[in-house]
Amino acid sequence: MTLEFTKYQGLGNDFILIDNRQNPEPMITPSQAEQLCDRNFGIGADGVIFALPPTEPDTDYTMRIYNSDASEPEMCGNGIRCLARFLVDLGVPTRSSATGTGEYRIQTLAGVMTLTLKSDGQVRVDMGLPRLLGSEIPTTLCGPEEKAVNVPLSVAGKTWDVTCVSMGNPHCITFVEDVDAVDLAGIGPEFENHPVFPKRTNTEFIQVMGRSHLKMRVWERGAGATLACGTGACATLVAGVLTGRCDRQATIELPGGPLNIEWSESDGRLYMTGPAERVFSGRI
Ligand SMILES: N[C@@H](CCC[C@H](N)C(=O)O)C(=O)O
Repeated sequence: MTLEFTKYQGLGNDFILIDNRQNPEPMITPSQAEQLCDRNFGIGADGVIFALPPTEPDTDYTMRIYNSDASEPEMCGNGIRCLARFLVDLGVPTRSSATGTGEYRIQTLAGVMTLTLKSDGQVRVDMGLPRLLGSEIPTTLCGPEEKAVNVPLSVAGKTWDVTCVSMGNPHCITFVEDVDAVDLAGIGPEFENHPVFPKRTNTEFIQVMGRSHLKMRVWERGAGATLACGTGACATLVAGVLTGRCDRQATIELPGGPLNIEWSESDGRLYMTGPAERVFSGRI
């Protein structure tokens, strides 16, 4: 089998993009995706993203993604910006928005996202509403109809105060004094596989630098330590606002660079703005 692909990255969170527009099912299996993501024996990436035909009205395409461990998450913030750039590079015409900028409407397992192509090359994504109930995360840290905000969680012999937010996919956020001192590879897997998270979790460790500046390191479900996580940055801003640590608009500083996140007061939705760049194309 020969597969054409293009590699993209959003702040170093990197993905293999596949033009799957002719078929509603991904053209490779999760285990093949895992092999392609291998950084020593494959192409190397945090995940594989498929541009699939639309199945919902008023959408242009459908995005699905496999993590580098072959699991399938509901959504990927950096990945969906890369998909916008991929569609542009494939010559897919955009819709024109009220403000005259190009847009795509993309269906994901977490709902429909609107992507706006900005004149400076960045992509702005309407990431939708955060979900906070225990049943929505999902987590058993609180009741199904309750919120887990600043609740204690015991991991690796230490008690961490955590806040849980779903952006379609689960996030567990904890604020620390010094984010660089966190042993990500040591404790990340313990958070990810903690029994209070039945679908595992992404975990964000956050240092507050100011009310509009948070520094973040992430351990992703199914991908480990990555250089950036868009859904994680959105979930972090929500956790920061809910715990009174930051304003509703902030720069989230990630190892791969900054993301601008806004939690709109008027519509309650999260807006993420950041870069997405083509790295190379190939055939395997
Ligand atoms: N890096 C992504 C998130 C990808 C999915 C995540 N690993 C999960 O399993 O939920 C982002 O930018 O949001």
